[in-house]
Amino acid sequence: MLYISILGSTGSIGQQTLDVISENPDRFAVVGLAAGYNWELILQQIEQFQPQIVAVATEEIAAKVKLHTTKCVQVLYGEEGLTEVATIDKAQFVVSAIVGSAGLAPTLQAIEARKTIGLANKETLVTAGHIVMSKAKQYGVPILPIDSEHSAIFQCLQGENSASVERLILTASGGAFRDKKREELRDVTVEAALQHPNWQMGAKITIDSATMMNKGLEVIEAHWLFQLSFTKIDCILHRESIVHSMVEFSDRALKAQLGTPDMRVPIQYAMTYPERIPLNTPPLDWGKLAELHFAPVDFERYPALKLAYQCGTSGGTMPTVLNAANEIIVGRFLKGEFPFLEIEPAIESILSKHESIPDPNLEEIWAADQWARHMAAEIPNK
Ligand SMILES: NC(=O)C1=CN([C@@H]2O[C@H](COP(=O)(O)OP(=O)(O)OC[C@H]3O[C@@H](n4cnc5c(N)ncnc54)[C@H](OP(=O)(O)O)[C@@H]3O)[C@@H](O)[C@H]2O)C=CC1
Ligand SMILES: CC(=O)[C@@H](O)[C@H](O)COP(=O)(O)O
Ligand SMILES: [Mn+2]
Repeated sequence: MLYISILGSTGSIGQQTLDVISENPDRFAVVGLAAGYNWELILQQIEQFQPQIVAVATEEIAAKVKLHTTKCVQVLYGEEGLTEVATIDKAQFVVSAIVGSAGLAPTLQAIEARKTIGLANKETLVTAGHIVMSKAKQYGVPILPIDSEHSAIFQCLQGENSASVERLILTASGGAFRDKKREELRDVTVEAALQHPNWQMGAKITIDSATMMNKGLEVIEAHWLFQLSFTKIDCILHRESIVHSMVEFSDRALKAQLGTPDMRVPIQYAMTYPERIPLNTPPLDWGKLAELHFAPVDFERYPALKLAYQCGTSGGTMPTVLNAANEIIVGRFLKGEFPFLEIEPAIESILSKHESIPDPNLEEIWAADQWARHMAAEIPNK
């Protein structure tokens, strides 16, 4: 039996993780669940999975959960609650699926408590990749990727010598507006931006897909997970999201991992690694392979991707600021305070004012994160 805690259990990844668990009750059990504000859903999850401990965002939400639950469960809130769920003794595996850099602290705590990490939360590695990876090494903790591209690369690398990796090729769907030119994006709505062509995901990552900041964050995530320089990480447009990513080796052999877009595949693989077990997802329709498309990415069309390469390559606190500014600006776009086309210029203007700190410690990382959030919140509505 693998005992699991989930950080972000009410989200898209959290719910799909619970789906995998419910299909395999002889193999997985839930120990802890952490969420934010969706108390009705967490109540249902408590009834079904009977965790020992639950954490929510606030004291008020915790009171509602305590009032309505019929199960014997410890209900905590705030940072203390997240820490408990991330570090509870019985959990062996922690799924890191909170959105944003709010996932960093509990992920670091889970590593220090020697839990294996199933990592969906890419912002953790963008914000403090050097700290997370060195802590994982120090505590001998595996970080198993859940993000579909990184899981694909991880699967392609099985049995290979890392020295023979020539480059990683991340596939990108192009997001909601991939068939539009940049100048056609002036008046696009929030609703339209939330229509991802291939995946049902949380709001923030769906907007990141539309700007392709998601691919930029994933390039930085890949740099840390696979310890490769940015010159060896490429992106390619691939409309269908069937090829989840590829690895090119020194003999020019390419390995790709393919499959129907279903996040339960990488989630389950992280939870059963190195084994594979059956999953009730439809097999890939081979007819679709004849229709796969690939094209180079235009950095002028997707300036967020260019910014991410620049920040990743300069290092220091630049990726932290990129991520934090993006979180706030995307949040403001979702509230209707910012037009879509102002997202990247706003982030770029914040980056241009930042004095990067080389090799930052955690305190410096948090200071940069807070600074960027403040700067992004101060920009007047557009
Ligand atoms: N969805 C997907 O298919 C993929 C997602 N990812 C990554 O996984 C992560 C999660 O994405 P996704 O599931 O789509 O996001 P969602 O928005 O669907 O879910 C976010 C989850 O985080 C919780 N949460 C947010 N802030 C806090 C906080 N401060 N404290 C505690 N819980 C919090 C939410 O709780 P509540 O709703 O209760 O407030 C919710 O459970 C992101 O980093 C994303 O980039 C990566 C690859 C694919
Ligand atoms: C499912 C997943 O891993 C997402 O990160 C997905 O890749 C988003 O799609 P694009 O960023 O390619 O649009
Ligand atoms: Mn991805």
